[in-house]
Amino acid sequence: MGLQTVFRAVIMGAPGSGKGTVSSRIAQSFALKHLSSGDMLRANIEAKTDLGLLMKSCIDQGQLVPDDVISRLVLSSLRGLEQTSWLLDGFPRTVAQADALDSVYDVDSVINLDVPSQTIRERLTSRWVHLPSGRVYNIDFNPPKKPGLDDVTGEPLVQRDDDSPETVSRRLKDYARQTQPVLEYYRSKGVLETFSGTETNKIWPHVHAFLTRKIPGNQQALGKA
Ligand SMILES: Nc1nc2c(ncn2[C@@H]2O[C@H](COP(=O)(O)OP(=O)(O)O)[C@@H](O)[C@H]2O)c(=O)[nH]1
Ligand SMILES: Nc1ncnc2c1ncn2[C@@H]1O[C@H](COP(=O)(O)OP(=O)(O)O)[C@@H](O)[C@H]1O
Repeated sequence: MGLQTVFRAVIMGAPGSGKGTVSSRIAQSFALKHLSSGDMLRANIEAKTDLGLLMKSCIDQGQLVPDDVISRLVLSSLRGLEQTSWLLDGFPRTVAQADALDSVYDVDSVINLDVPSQTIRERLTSRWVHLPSGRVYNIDFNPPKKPGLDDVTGEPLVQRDDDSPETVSRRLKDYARQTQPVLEYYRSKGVLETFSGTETNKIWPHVHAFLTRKIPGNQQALGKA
């Protein structure tokens, strides 16, 4: 048996750019483990852990949680995954977080979803989520089979407290100020790949083709767009 090669990727993009949607397609098509910092935080809030209780108001207001808190949470979930290919969604969001990740792992590719703010504003007001699983729906784009209910479990869907129009504006501003420098960070390392557009279905085939080229042979078994 040859040495198995591991592939480590990050997906970036403004809130609502389609990171979760594209990540679940990537996880289905390629053998990558999807890790979402937002899902981890919401799971902590749901479970009422100390961390969840402490971070809830910050998240509801659309503010980033402190770098040390999120870095500890995400890096601990990556512990033990040295031999696993993964896709990180929502982390890093600041240069300090990118440095924290860099001290543990080299990232092979960063997929940057570049979607206009106006498109994002429209999407987020019609986003519905199943909190326990992180499954995400949209009234126009991918509605649930039964209105208001998760397709898999039949449990109720909710709108996120941070998807109100005012909070979305704040998150978009913070993205430009705090997260765009992370794109420069990865561009300078030569691993940034940007995909621009207003529709996930048009962006996805390009992401799929890119990963099919990038991911070492043994990971491609399931690769079909
Ligand atoms: N109308 C429309 N909605 C989309 C498209 N792609 C994703 N969405 C929806 O937009 C919202 C934000 O997408 P999501 O993947 O959650 O973005 P994230 O915040 O970057 O993880 C969700 O409600 C998606 O279902 C698209 O091409 N068109
Ligand atoms: N890497 C991170 N650093 C700081 N805060 C984070 C991070 N990831 C998630 N959060 C917090 O969780 C919220 C939701 O994140 P996420 O689910 O990735 O949503 P979106 O991509 O739609 O903004 C963020 O607005 C922020 O409060």
